Amino acid sequence: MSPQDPTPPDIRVDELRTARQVGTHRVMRTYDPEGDRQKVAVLTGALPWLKEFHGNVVVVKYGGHAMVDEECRRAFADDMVFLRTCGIHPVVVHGGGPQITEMLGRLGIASEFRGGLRVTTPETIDVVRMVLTGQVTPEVVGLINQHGPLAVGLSGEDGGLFTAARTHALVDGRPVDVGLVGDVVTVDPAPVTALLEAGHIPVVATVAPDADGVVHNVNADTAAAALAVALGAVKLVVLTDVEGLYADWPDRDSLVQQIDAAELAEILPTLDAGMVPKMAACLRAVNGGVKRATVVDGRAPHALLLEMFTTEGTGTMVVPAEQREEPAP
Ligand SMILES: Nc1ncnc2c1ncn2[C@@H]1O[C@H](COP(=O)(O)OP(=O)(O)O)[C@@H](O)[C@H]1O
Ligand SMILES: CC(=O)N[C@@H](CCC(=O)OP(=O)(O)O)C(=O)O
Repeated sequence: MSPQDPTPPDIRVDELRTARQVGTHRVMRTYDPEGDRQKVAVLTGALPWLKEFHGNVVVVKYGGHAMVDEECRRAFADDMVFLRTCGIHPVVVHGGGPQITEMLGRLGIASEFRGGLRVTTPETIDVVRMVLTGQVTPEVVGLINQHGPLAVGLSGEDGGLFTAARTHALVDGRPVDVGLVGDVVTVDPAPVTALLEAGHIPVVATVAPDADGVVHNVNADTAAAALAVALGAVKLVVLTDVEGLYADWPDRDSLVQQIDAAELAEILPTLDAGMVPKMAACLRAVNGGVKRATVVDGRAPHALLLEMFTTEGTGTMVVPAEQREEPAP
């Protein structure tokens, strides 16, 4: 734009009325009191939440289905850096179910899930480990590190972070064997806290050895909950590919905004597929002392910010049994 041109192409029509040229400067006043009020309300409304989360750990489970869209991937990275810049300590636990399924397909291996958990053979676990630690972790680290050298990847096998024990899936409330699938039985948070203390954003892949060193496939929701509890996180946010928990699944007419731990424990055996490990993880987190666990739609860019910094929030929030209505901080 030349200094003589009073109508640069980026000026909106309502701004044209008040944009004027003073010497070589363009002086502009956008007369939009309502818009300004709304912006200020958003910023000041975030203050209690910034205070609540400042200096605390927030575990963000980044589901494989929430990674597929480019805009959402960028928004996710922005949000992690936003949290860290606000003095919050985000810890990312990533999934990668669709990415594992894709790689297994390329290798001619069929995927089977029971109760939301992958049936994992000795052949499958090699692919799970390769995709999670060799593909998805570096992708997530790379996304965040477009902002600078912040993120560092590690897995449940590193620094004794997790040990796992073989577990089963729950189908209609009954246990079903799914092979080399583990639940997290011990967490040594030291490798993660060391990274946090150094100002990094840890990015965790969820394969873990059992007591004999045999690597197990751990569902990322499950691992995120165990890590949130061990770190004393104030919040667990689970980013997925639905708006939250629907009470009337598969109709999707009634989204549950808030549910307490007691109610959730009651309905857990009735839930379907992917929601079983997810809601079980939220329950585990809240029962383990995490104040809130929320399932949020990772397909909506910046839904995490909306959830964390507005009183209305978004998605489905799980709260402790004694705290049905959540007061603002
Ligand atoms: N009651 C429910 N409310 C919402 N989603 C449900 C429900 N029951 C089953 N689902 C399914 O769970 C899926 C989320 O789990 P999953 O596919 O494992 O996600 P992620 O890859 O993020 O871990 C949803 O896409 C949906 O198809
Ligand atoms: C045991 C089990 O099911 N493990 C998962 C691990 C990855 C994961 O949890 O990925 P999402 O969060 O994207 O679903 C799997 O193999 O798909």
